[in-house]
Amino acid sequence: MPAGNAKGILMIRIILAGATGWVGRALVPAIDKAADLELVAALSRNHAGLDLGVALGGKPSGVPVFARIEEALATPADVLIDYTKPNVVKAHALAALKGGLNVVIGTSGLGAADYAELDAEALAHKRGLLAAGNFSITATLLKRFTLEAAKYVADVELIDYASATKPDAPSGTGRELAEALAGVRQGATSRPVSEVVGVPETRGGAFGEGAHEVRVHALRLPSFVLGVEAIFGAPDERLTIRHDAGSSAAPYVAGTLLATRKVSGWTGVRRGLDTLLD
Ligand SMILES: NC(=O)C1=CN([C@@H]2O[C@H](COP(=O)(O)OP(=O)(O)OC[C@H]3O[C@@H](n4cnc5c(N)ncnc54)[C@H](OP(=O)(O)O)[C@@H]3O)[C@@H](O)[C@H]2O)C=CC1
Ligand SMILES: O=C(O)C1=N[C@H](C(=O)O)C[C@H](O)C1
Repeated sequence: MPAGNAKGILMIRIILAGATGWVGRALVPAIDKAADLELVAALSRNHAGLDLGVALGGKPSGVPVFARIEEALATPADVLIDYTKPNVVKAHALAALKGGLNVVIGTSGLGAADYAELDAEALAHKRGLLAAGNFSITATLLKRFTLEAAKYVADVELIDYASATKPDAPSGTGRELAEALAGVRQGATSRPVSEVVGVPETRGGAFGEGAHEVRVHALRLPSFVLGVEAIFGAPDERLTIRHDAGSSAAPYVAGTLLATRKVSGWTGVRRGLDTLLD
C-alpha cells in the first residue's frame, strides 16, 4: 500500500533502476518535484554505496544507491521503474514482482515471449506491469497512426535507425511496433522471403508469421539517437510515418511518470503508452 505523507497525500514509493543513466538522471528531479511520488532507492553498480544526490553531483538526498536489485528491494516500495540494460531488465522485473511491486519498464530488448513470462509472474502476484518501447508522446503517436494505416494498406515494412553503440536490435520502439503490427496487418503482397534469390537476410528480420509477418531493417550508425520509420506501399503510391528522437531524455519523463501513477490499476502486463491514452 502506498504510504501517506505529512499532507495526507498517498505517496507512491519508487525504486529507480538506472538512476544514474541518461534517462534515469532526467527522471530523478521530476520525481522529486511530484507531490505524490517519492524516490526511496536507486540502482547503479558504479555508484553503489553512495547517496544518489551526491552520485549525481548535487547535495545528499537521502536516497541510497545499491548495486543489486535484491538489495534495493529491502526498502519498502510500490513501483520499480527500470531504465537499465537489455541483459538485466527481465531479472529486475521478475524480482520486483516477486517482492510485491508493480513495474514500469522503459528498458529495451524484451519481446513477446519475455512479456508472456512476466505476465504470468505479474498475474501470480496480482501486480501490474507497463512496458513501453518508447514513453514519448510523438513515438506513441507513430504507433497509433501506423496501426491505423495498417487497416487500409496491406504492405508495410519498418526501418529502425539507432546509434552505432546501441546493444539491442531492433530498438524497443521498433520491436513493440513490429509485434503489434504483426497482430493487425493484412497479408503482404510482396514476394515471400523464402522465394528470394540472392541474400535473403537483406530482407530484414521478421516478427509474426507468414504473410502477416513484419520485416524490420535495423541500421546502426554514428549520429543517430533513435528513429523508426513505417513505410506503406500501395500500387503507385506510398505513405511514410516516421519518429525521430532528439538528444535529450526529457520526452520520456511525463509518460514514465504517468505509467508509474497508473500501473497499480490492473494486473498483468500491458505494452505501450498508447494503452493509457484515450
Ligand atoms: N522506453 C523509452 O521511452 C526509452 C527507453 N530507453 C531504453 O532504456 C534503457 C536505458 O537507456 P539509457 O538511460 O540511455 O542508458 P544508460 O546507459 O545511460 O544508463 C543505464 C543505467 O543503468 C544502470 N545499469 C546498467 N547495467 C546495470 C546492472 N547490471 N545493474 C544495475 N544497474 C545497471 C547504469 O548504471 P551502472 O552502469 O553504474 O550500473 C545506468 O544508471 C536502454 O535500453 C534504452 O534503449 C531509452 C530512452 C527512452
Ligand atoms: O537507446 C536509446 O537511446 C533509446 N532507446 C529506445 C528504444 O530502444 O526504442 C528509444 C529511445 O528513443 C532511445
